[in-house]
Amino acid sequence: MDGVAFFFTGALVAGGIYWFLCVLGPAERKGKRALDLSGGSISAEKVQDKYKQYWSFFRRPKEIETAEKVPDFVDTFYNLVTDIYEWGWGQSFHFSPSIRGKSHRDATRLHEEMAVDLIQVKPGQKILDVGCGVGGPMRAIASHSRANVVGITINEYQVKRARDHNRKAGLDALCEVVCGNFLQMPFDDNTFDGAYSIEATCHAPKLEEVYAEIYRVLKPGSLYVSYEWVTTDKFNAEDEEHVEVIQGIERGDALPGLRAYSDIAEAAKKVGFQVVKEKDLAAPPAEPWWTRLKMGRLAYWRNHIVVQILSAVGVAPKGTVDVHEMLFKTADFLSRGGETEIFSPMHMILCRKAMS
Ligand SMILES: C=C(CC[C@@H](C)[C@H]1CC[C@H]2C3=CC[C@H]4[C@H](C)[C@@H](O)CC[C@]4(C)[C@H]3CC[C@]12C)C(C)C
Ligand SMILES: C[S@@+](CC[C@H](N)C(=O)[O-])C[C@H]1O[C@@H](n2cnc3c(N)ncnc32)[C@H](O)[C@@H]1O
Repeated sequence: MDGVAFFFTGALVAGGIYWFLCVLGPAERKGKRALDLSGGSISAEKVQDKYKQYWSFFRRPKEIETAEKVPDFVDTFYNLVTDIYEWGWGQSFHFSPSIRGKSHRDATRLHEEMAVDLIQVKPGQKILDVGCGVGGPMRAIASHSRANVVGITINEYQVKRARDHNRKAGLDALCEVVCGNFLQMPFDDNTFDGAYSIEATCHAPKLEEVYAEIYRVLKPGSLYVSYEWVTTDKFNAEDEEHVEVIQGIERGDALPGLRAYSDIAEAAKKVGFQVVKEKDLAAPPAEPWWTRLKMGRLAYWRNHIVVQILSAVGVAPKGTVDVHEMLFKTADFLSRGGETEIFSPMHMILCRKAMS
């Protein structure tokens, strides 16, 4: 091979690798690059051990006895998955029903805007995002409502990511992010004009505890909406396949135990809320929320190869391959939960705090 052919072959190979890692890598336009995958706040050399600890804790969620330990393990989980989520899904860590003729991005935004429309806030009012992730919903909601949004997440790394995204989006005047436990929030009583939680309170060992905290920080008369992860009335605890799917969802998503749909309103009433409306947003005629997960399968295989290469050459922390594999399996359990309709990630409950 002469020098010119060698040069062009080399350039072609280098371009191909760049395209595979950096262009194909981020499934979402604004997602993270594969080359930036990290263990969040966990140092690279500890990722594998932390994954093992996580796995032994959540392997049998129904047997979790020490509820106090759950928030710490949830924090570890988000250190392990946050970059992979952003890389492969985007900045909103939740599902939404598909909408014919609309992109996933638009369907996600509409699902988020619906939450803030339900709590009827006015521009300039202060609202709380309970379990805010890296702030995808918070930014959509602040732009749509012009309310001031305060987000809380237990994960320090997500706080940093959310603040960076807020600044880059020019929304840092409207969006604030606090690191803390939603079971003991660092806010005074009667602070907020409204609150919402999107697929986050499912991490609470006892739903009443997080609902009681939200109730405490809301102003009397204001509204709270939540999109809850639940088993539906189609779930049969005697059916082995149903149990396998639900346990698969629990372990791959750091859940101390999925609740039945009928437990949600009960928990809300127990802490003093009036239930204004309750509806499973996944139920027909809504289009399936799990199609996006299933459609991504080819990309997950590609991601799997990318993660293996990056981990082998020391760019991604060791352990990233295990975490990715766990998510890969979880995607399958979630799709099965959706298809069989035994599971919903969007059981919506709208509540009001009494006037006092
Ligand atoms: C509300 C929660 C998270 C919900 C979803 C945002 C995530 C649940 C499963 C995640 C994923 C599964 C497969 C991954 C894939 C193998 C990888 O290549 C790219 C990222 C995934 C698609 C990842 C993205 C986020 C999820 C869909 C829970 C935790 C309460
Ligand atoms: C699946 S993510 C959803 C994030 C966001 N609502 C969204 O839709 O993009 C769940 C969020 O709940 C947060 N969370 C879980 N347990 C928490 C706790 N005890 N205190 C505060 N945040 C918590 C996680 O850190 C994460 O940000």
